[in-house]
Amino acid sequence: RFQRGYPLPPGPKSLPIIGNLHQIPRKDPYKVYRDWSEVYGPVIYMRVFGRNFVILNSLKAISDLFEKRSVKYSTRPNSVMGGMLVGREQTAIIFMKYGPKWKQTRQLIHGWMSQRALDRYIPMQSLASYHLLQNLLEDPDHFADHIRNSAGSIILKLTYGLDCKRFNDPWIAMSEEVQRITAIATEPGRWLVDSFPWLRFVPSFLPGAGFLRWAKESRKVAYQLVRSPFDKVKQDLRDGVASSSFVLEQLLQDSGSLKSPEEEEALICAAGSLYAAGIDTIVSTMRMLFYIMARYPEIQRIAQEEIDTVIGSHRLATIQDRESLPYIGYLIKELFRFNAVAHLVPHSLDEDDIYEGYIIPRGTWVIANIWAVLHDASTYKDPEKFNPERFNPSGNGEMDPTYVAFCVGLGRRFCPAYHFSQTTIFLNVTHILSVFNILPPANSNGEDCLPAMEFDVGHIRALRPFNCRVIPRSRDHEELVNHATTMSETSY
Ligand code: HEM
Repeated sequence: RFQRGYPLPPGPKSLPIIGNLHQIPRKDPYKVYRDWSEVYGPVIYMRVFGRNFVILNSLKAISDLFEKRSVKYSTRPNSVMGGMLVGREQTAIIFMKYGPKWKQTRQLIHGWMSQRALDRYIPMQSLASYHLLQNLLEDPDHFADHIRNSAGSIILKLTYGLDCKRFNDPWIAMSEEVQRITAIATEPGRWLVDSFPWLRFVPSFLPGAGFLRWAKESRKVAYQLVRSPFDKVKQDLRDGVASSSFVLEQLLQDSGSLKSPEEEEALICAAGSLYAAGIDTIVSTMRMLFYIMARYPEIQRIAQEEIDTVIGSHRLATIQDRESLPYIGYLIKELFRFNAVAHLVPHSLDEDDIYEGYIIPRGTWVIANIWAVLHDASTYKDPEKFNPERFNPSGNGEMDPTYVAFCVGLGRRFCPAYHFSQTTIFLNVTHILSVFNILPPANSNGEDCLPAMEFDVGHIRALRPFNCRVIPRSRDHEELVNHATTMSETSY
């Protein structure tokens, strides 16, 4: 428990060899870690087969390490299965180690997300939001599929210039499959090879080496996700039919001259990172909106009244209306806080560090428990209650999770798409609540049967599937959707 004369941070008692493996919670781990902090304090140490884990449960500890010591804490931990074998380190920036390749990829993404570029994306984001409304009108039962389609189609259009099908699009299905693979590959404690990296050298035909065969197949699928849309842009460019997009702009930047293989790989990775990171985060947030509206009709009513008063029922809101819709603003902040999409965010360090008298050994998985901070009762009154009013400055005016940008990360790895996602979510939330009433599902006796809130936890926290009724508020509202879509398609 002592290294270089400093103790490791406190934590639950471990067993020989396996360490704390038997204590790693399978369900809602962020809650269990938060509860542990009442016994051990905000910085907790665990060990699994010789691998070190430190959980940070307070905003102070996360900001002290990820922000104030960002030079040290900006790399990602070793993930043998997810990062190396499935190859996510090469195909998505989010898994990449800090270093020159990360900087090159991040620079490309910042170009894509510059203020000038963001302004250009708004018409496309609006159109995707109108298409979402249309799909909801035609087929309200599959609202979750339509949310995914809408979030994915924006990213694919802007990144690669690809037009998605309105239903069952293969590019979006592929991203969903990679998300599933990534969640399995990065599940803490699932793979022995993460603790014993030498296992990756055993011959894959041996019994017990099924994990290597799974990794090989999954690697192919994950590489396809980033390679095939990129190749399509290049092919379209050769055929003279490429639509404008981030990848096309980059390819044309050097007046069409070929990029070096390294530059091409960085571009494939930057584009693929947006495609991989930009869909499920929005989907998780928007699915939570549907659940909350079905669960709390009073909150829905207040939001709709604000929209009706400020916007009226003869048009849909635009991004310019954001400042005039304060309650919608509080509602979105509360969605970010309550949902905590990225609940446990892992960083790592390449050299030992001392924090508050404890040693954090190099290579440790240092995990920010973002959920714990966003549900801390000393910051948020009744944190388990969904209450947009908590952000009203004339009321409690509680800490804004989006203002401190906390829910999208602190330090050098913060989410580069923060403003982009705020726009998408504002448009989606406002448009949906303008046009639809969202009601809980009813059983054969007409009683509300919305299930209790349960989450699937991979590296993204997502509500388990649920049903709800999505009903247009009036015939005029339906017309509004058709009108807005036609106008937008004509001018786009
Ligand atoms: C609800 C919306 C979103 C939330 C809550 C969110 C949250 C986060 C968080 C917590 C991180 C990790 C920060 C860290 O490691 O310290 C992150 C990273 C990232 N996000 Fe987002 N995100 C959202 C939407 C998006 C969208 C729409 C895109 C792309 C279009 C995107 C692209 C990325 C990328 C590329 C990274 C990796 C940054 C790096 O490792 O350097 N995110 N996001």
